[in-house]
Amino acid sequence: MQIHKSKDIDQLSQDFAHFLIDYANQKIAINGAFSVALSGGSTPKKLHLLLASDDFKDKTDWSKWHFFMGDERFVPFSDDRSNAKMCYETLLDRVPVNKNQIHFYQTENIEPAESALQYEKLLRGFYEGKQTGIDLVILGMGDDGHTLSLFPGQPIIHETKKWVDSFWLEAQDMYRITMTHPIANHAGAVAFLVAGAGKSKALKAVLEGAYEPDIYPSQIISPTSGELHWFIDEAAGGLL
Ligand SMILES: O=C1O[C@H](COP(=O)(O)O)[C@@H](O)[C@H](O)[C@H]1O
Repeated sequence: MQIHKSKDIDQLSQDFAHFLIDYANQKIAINGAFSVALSGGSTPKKLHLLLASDDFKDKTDWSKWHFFMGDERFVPFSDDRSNAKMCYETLLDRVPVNKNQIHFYQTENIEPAESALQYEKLLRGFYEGKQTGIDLVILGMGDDGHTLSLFPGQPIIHETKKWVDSFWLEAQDMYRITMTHPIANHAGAVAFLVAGAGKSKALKAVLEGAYEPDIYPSQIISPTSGELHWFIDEAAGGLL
């Protein structure tokens, strides 16, 4: 595991952008393509805007990228809580990519369970039987230690057979749909992006505490053969 510490969210986004572009370009040079699972929430917004800025936009061949989504709030695309909407607004509408490079969850005109099945089918089509899965899975971490939609106390934390599942999240009054830990842990690399003092307590517990994934689900992330990176800012790492 490698921990990369940056001064603040701006520097963190810069450092992560360099890492991501370098990693993507290496994969493109070797395999002719690069696949990434994006994370949602608010932390990646600055990173996305930076990737789409003049500083980074021309540093990679976007036509070789494939975008997946780690997890999704089961709301219509027009809803501000949609992770897909955030990713389009901050990145995908700003860089030269085609629709067929974007593989996101269907959250409209479909039941959550059926959407999860379809997404699992899609992922298996790409990765079943392959030595490694998605090249890079980018993860966030909530103040409560959740990652993806693996929330504290939810049975889905321990799912091992399904690659994708959906469930009703009472506390947020919505369905969630998410990759499970086997698909994340099968990635070529996993990189957390974590910023802000609000995450410091959970981060300390995840990285330095006892193994309690029911309380701190981010602990379940442990790639089988890929690299594990934690990109954090000083505020998030303040208790380490
Ligand atoms: O609900 C979610 O939260 C986490 C963390 O988000 P952040 O706003 O604290 O950065 C995110 O990684 C996940 O994709 C999202 O669905």
